Amino acid sequence: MIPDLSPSDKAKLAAAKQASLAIETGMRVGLGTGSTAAWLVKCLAARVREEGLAIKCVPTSTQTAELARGLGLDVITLDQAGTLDVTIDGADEFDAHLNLIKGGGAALLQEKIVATASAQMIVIADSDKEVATLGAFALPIEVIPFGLESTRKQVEEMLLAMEVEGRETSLRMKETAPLVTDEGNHILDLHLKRIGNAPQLAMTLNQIPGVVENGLFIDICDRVIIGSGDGKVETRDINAGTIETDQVDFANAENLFGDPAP
Ligand SMILES: O=C[C@H](O)[C@H](O)[C@H](O)COP(=O)(O)O
Repeated sequence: MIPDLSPSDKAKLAAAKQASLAIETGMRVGLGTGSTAAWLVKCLAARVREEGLAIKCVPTSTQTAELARGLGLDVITLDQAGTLDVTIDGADEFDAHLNLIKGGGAALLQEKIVATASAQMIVIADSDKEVATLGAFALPIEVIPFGLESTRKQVEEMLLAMEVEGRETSLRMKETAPLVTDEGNHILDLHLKRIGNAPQLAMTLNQIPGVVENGLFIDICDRVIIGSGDGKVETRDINAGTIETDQVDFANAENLFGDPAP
């Protein structure tokens, strides 16, 4: 029994637990950021404690690094790791091609660097994250502070020419000041509603000099594991073209309790 856990958290935990079973001793693992990825960190830490799983982990944010270290995971830098066997991360949206919007937690830059340094990327999510067309979730882009308003103007002009429905942009704030990412940059959220051509938008955004990276992950994710509150999980693998279902056992989930920090 796992008391006091919302259906949404149970769904995230189910996906995270299933993904954690893909990890074997000796692997170098990229750890995503966000509330779903936090469950993954807890599941891996439990396997390290209980089964002696020996892995090295590369976190994608200060937040995840602190959580992972606090739970006893062996944290190294990406440069120490070189390449990674797999990265497991959450997402804000995914479509049928497993293209993603990420960055709701402002960690998109490190997440994309870590994911693309990995042989495989697995996304863990609940079914609310699945969309027919990307764009209902505001697309985050990481921009450098220098010339912010000029960059924003260039982004808005560029959006006029693109296959998107909305063109509003907003600077993400933390309390009364612009949010500062782990890399010292800011986040512009693009309220596009519907992105017609996500690969083209991803490439075009990155041509604007003040844009460091955007939250569209195109052809990066290999597999998505979708969890449900009752423990059912569905795994879709884009390369193998397979869809598998399974049932996650929440037994011993008490060991994971604590604050599943976002
Ligand atoms: O920057 C944050 C990340 O891209 C997250 O992985 C994404 O926002 C999903 O987060 P959550 O699992 O909390 O919905």
